[in-house]
Amino acid sequence: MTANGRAHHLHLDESDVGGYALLPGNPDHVADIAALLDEPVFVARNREFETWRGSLAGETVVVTSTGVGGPSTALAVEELAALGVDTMIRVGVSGSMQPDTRNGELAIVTGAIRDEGTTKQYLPVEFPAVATIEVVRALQEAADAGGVPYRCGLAHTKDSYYGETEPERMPLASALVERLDIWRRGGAVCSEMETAAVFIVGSVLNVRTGSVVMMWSGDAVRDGGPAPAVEPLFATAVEAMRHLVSARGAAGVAGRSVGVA
Ligand SMILES: O=P(O)(O)O[C@H]1O[C@H](CO)[C@@H](O)[C@H]1O
Ligand SMILES: O=c1cc[nH]c(=O)[nH]1
Repeated sequence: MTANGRAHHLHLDESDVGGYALLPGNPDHVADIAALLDEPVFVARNREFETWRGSLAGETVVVTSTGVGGPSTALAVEELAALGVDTMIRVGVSGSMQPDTRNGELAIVTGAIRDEGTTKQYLPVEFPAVATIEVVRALQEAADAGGVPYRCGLAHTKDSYYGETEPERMPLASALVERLDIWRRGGAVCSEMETAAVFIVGSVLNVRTGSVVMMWSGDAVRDGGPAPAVEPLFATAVEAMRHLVSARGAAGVAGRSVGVA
């Protein structure tokens, strides 16, 4: 935190947030996700971190972009948790790892392969990066209710986008191709760049976490095919958060008050 109580990178203070955050990687996705909340307002932007705030069922929900990869994602999770957010869902786009994936199918991520560097500075690699079960359930319920196709499973989280999408081009080609094949044969469903950091930093800071990503089929990424529409992804994440807000309210757990201007 800075001396004036604002988070160093996110440029937010406690009055800006509540208990819930949706975390796209892409700053260009923030306003579109926030538009699905009640009374969305722009709050702050610094570096790759843009934040909007709104509400769901009367509780404050923020949408904050994490930027690409583990380092910026870890500090977004750290600073939001320090301000009081205890439930976070990553909302992103990924490649698919399995050949039968339909372009635009969602992956509801249950755990992440930690093929990146950031989380190793938190916990040894034997420690699993896993989602919180009630967040997974809320995402499943939201996708079922919206009729959005999805599968549940493991994400491969990496540091190099081109190391995954064009491994043959790298001096390390044979090792990269072999490792991607190992993750695929082990059943990983998607490959992206932030989920492991959300899950591991969330574990350390006692934050409930989940992750939902829209999968491009592998060919679409390599051939420059069209990106799948992101609206079903955004709607699923927002509806899942609404379930989580409502479930906590029904359980009588004190929520944070709405601070929408
Ligand atoms: O759509 P976002 O959330 O940015 O996610 C994916 O897109 C970026 C790579 O193009 C990486 O951040 C990857 O994880
Ligand atoms: O293949 C892909 C597509 C989107 N994002 C990734 O990280 N990988």
